[in-house]
Amino acid sequence: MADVRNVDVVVIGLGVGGEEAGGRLAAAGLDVIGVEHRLVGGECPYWGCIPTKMMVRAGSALAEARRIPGLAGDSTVTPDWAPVARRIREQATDNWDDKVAVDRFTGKGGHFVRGTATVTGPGRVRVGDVSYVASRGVVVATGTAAFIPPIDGLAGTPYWTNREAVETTVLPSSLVILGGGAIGCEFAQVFARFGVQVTIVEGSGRILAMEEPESSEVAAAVLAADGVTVRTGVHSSSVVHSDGFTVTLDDGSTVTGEKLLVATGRTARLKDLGLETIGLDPAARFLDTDDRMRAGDKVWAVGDVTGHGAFTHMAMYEADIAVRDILGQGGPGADYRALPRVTFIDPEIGAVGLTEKQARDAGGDVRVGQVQLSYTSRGFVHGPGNEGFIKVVASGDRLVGATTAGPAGGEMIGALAVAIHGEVPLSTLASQIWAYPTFHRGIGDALKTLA
Ligand SMILES: Cc1cc2nc3c(=O)[nH]c(=O)nc-3n(C[C@H](O)[C@H](O)[C@H](O)COP(=O)(O)OP(=O)(O)OC[C@H]3O[C@@H](n4cnc5c(N)ncnc54)[C@H](O)[C@@H]3O)c2cc1C
Ligand SMILES: NC(=O)c1ccc[n+]([C@@H]2O[C@H](COP(=O)([O-])OP(=O)(O)OC[C@H]3O[C@@H](n4cnc5c(N)ncnc54)[C@H](O)[C@@H]3O)[C@@H](O)[C@H]2O)c1
Repeated sequence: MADVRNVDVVVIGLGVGGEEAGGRLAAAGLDVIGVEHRLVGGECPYWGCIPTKMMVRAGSALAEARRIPGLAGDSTVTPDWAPVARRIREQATDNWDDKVAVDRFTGKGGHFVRGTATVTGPGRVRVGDVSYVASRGVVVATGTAAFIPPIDGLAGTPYWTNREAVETTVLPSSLVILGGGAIGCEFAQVFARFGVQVTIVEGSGRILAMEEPESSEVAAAVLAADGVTVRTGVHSSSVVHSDGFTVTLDDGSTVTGEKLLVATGRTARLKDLGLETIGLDPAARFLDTDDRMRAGDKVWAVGDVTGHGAFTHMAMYEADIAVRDILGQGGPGADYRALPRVTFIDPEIGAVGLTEKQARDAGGDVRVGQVQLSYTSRGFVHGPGNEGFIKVVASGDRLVGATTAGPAGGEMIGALAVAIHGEVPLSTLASQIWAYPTFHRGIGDALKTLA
C-alpha cells in the first residue's frame, strides 16, 4: 500500500527549468516536492552549456595564441587537455556531484526526493512507494536526451553522446561526429583545435541548418580552417566498431574515427512518464502548452519538453511564466518573437527571431540588410579571426530577425533582441548613435543596407 502525501506542487525533473520553478514556488511558501533521478541542475551544468563553454574557451585561447604571428610576435602552442578536464571536474561539475544544487533547492524550502517520478492521474505523482497528491498541480520539466538514430550497427557500440564527450579525460586521435547542429559544430571545433582529426557527417545540405545560410557558410569555412572535414548531404547507413569506428555513408564512401560522437538532435523524455493517465500523448514529440505553459488541467510544462527551443534561457523563461501562473500573479504570457540563441563556435553565431526565409514564408513586406564584419572599422582592425557578418531582417517598419556572426557575436545579438522584443521602429533604430569602433556599430551599417 503506497504512502500518500498531500502537497501543493510536484515538480518532475530538477534540471534548469524544474529547479527554477520548484525553487521559486517553495520560496513563495508553497509545499513543493522536487523529484530528480539524476543530478539537480540537469544537462546544462553537468554535460551541456557550462562544461562545453569551458571547452570552447580553452579552444579559443589556443586559436588566439596561434594568431599572434603577424600581429604581435611569435607563439608556440602546445595543447593539453588535462587542464580542461580538470576545470570541468573541479569548477563546473564537482565531479558530477549535485550536493550544492540540492542544498540550493532545499535552502529555498523545497522538499527534495531522489527518484524517478511517474504521473498516475490528475495531480498525482508516484516516486517509489510514495504517492503525492498535489492540490495546485504538477510541473513537467523532464528535459531531453540525445536522439540516437536507428543506424544499422550503431546500437551496442561504445559511441559517445555529449555526456561522454564532456567527461573524457583523454582525447582520441580521430573523431567522427554525426550531426552538424550546434552540438556537433561546437565539439568539432574544440576537439580539432586540440589536435583531433574531426569529420562531421551532416545529413542535410548544410551545417547549422536551422540558421541563416550565411551562418552555415561561415561555420563551414572556419571549421575547414581548423582542419575539420565537413561532409554534408550524406547519411550514414551503417556503423561497425572494432578497434575504432567505420561509418559507411549512403553514397558508398566510408569515414573512420577512433571515437564516434552522436549529435543528431534531442528527444523529449516523455515516454515512460504516465502522461496517458492525464489525457496527454506519451508518444508526442513535445508537450503542447498554452501561453501560460499549461499542458492540461493542473499540469504545466517548461523547458526542452515544450519544443520551443532547447536552450537554458528558454527553460528559465518558461519556468517564470509557469510560476507566475501557479501563484496567480498574472503578468505577460509566453512570447517567442525575440528568442535569442548563440552557437558558440569561433566566431560566435548569435541569432534572434526569424531567419530571412522564415520571414518571407510568413509573408509581408520583407527587407534584408547585411554587412561583412571585415568591412567594418572594428573588423578591419581586428584582422585575423574577424570572420562574420551582421544580417538584419525587417518586415514592415520593424525588425523580425537578425544574425550577428563574429567575435563577440553572442554579445552583439543582445542589442537586436531588445529591438525585436521592444518592437522598436526602424526609424528610431536609424537615428541611434553606435559607438566607434565597436563590432556592434556594424548593426547601424547593416540597417542602412535594408532593401
Ligand atoms: C552539449 C550541450 C550544450 C548546450 N549548450 C547550451 C548553451 O550554450 N546555451 C543554452 O542556452 N543551452 C545549451 N544547451 C541546452 C540546455 O542544456 C537545455 O536547454 C537545458 O538543460 C534544458 O533544461 P530543462 O530543465 O528543460 O531540461 P534538463 O536540463 O535536461 O533537466 C531535466 C531533468 O529532469 C530529470 N528527469 C527526467 N525524467 C525524470 C523523471 N521521470 N523523474 C525524475 N527526474 C527526471 C533529468 O534527470 C534532468 O535532470 C546545451 C545542451 C547540450 C546537450
Ligand atoms: N549554444 C547553444 O545554445 C547550444 C549548444 C548545443 C546544443 N544546444 C541545444 O541542443 C539542441 C540539440 O543540438 P543538436 O546539435 O544535437 O541538434 P540539432 O537538431 O541542432 O542538429 C542535429 C543535426 O543532425 C542532423 N542529423 C540528424 N540525423 C542525422 C543522421 N542520421 N546523420 C547525419 N546527420 C543527422 C540534422 O540534420 C541536424 O542538422 C540544439 O537544437 C540546441 O537547442 C544549444
